[in-house]
Amino acid sequence: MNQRILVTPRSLTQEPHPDVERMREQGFEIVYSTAGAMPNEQELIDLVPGCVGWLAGVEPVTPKIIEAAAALKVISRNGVGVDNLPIDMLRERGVKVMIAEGANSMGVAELTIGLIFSALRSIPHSDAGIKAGGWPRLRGAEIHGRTVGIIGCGAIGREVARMVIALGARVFAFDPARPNLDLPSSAFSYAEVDDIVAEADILSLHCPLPRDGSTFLDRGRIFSAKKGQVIVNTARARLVDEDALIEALDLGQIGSYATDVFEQEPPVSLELAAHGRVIATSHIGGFTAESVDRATRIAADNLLSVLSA
Ligand SMILES: NC(=O)C1=CN([C@@H]2O[C@H](COP(=O)(O)OP(=O)(O)OC[C@H]3O[C@@H](n4cnc5c(N)ncnc54)[C@H](O)[C@@H]3O)[C@@H](O)[C@H]2O)C=CC1
Ligand SMILES: O=C(O)C(=O)COP(=O)(O)O
Repeated sequence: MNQRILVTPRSLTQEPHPDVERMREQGFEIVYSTAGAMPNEQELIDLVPGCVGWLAGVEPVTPKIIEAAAALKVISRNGVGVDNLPIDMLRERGVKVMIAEGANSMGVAELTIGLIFSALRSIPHSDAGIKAGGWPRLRGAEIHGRTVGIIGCGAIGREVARMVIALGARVFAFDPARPNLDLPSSAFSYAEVDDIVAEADILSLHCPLPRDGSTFLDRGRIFSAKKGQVIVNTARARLVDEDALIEALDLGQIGSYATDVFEQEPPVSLELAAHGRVIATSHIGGFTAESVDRATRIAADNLLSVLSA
């Protein structure tokens, strides 16, 4: 019997992808989860037994699922975040975890710029208003001359820094690794988180979830933010205290929140997404033709490197 590979990313179950077909041509049997949907725990418990490899998306992978995965040798993400995986349990069981480092960074960086403009110019509000028969005109703000705070200067954060500097913004960034980005010191400098939160007109999150389970933008930080700040989150929902955020949006302390990510996807409650100061997209940062192709090629190569060894 052919060795089985489970394929679950929403972007790959919708339509066949040449790099998944490549694995089939190399003799593996491909098992898909439900097309276009985020697979739930029971579906994965049913599908994973007998699979040696798993090309995984951002679906929550619980210990129960891994207990059912006795044959599993490798999980290969077609993206970068691994916060959905029980990393310690996988390490104990000798299951290798691989990522497609940087593969979707351009897609996410470009969406981030789109969300910044959407918030500064109220583009969704104007569009929805005209479609409803109105002619809403909210005075906007320009990114040129503004201060952008960037949290996390990895593959995505550094692209966003370059892009906003090209648009005439000044960047204050925080990253414990302080990578050298080779950007002009007149436009880019590292700073402490609390100073960035207090001074940024626009705050953009590009770091992983803290491993200790803490909330990066907690109530204290949200209420010490520069008044009217635009927060953009294309990283992970749990970086932000949602209850405190909604209060701060109601009060206008935070001017708008543009997010591509939700605690549960699709969200169970629409309280945040439906808020008048919130712009929401459906985790589409890395969902461009180019980013999906790059990420899937790397993810398939990673799987084959382990399974064909
Ligand atoms: N919306 C979407 O579709 C996507 C979202 N993502 C999210 O974006 C995040 C960043 O992705 P990449 O830039 O590719 O990852 P990366 O690993 O290249 O960069 C992450 C950077 O964050 C830094 N960092 C770690 N802890 C930090 C902290 N507490 N504060 C500030 N910086 C910290 C690291 O030193 C690193 O430079 C991922 O963790 C993932 O959650 C990634 C891809 C697609
Ligand atoms: O790469 C990541 O961490 C992502 O968030 C991308 O998610 P996706 O695989 O495009 O559903």
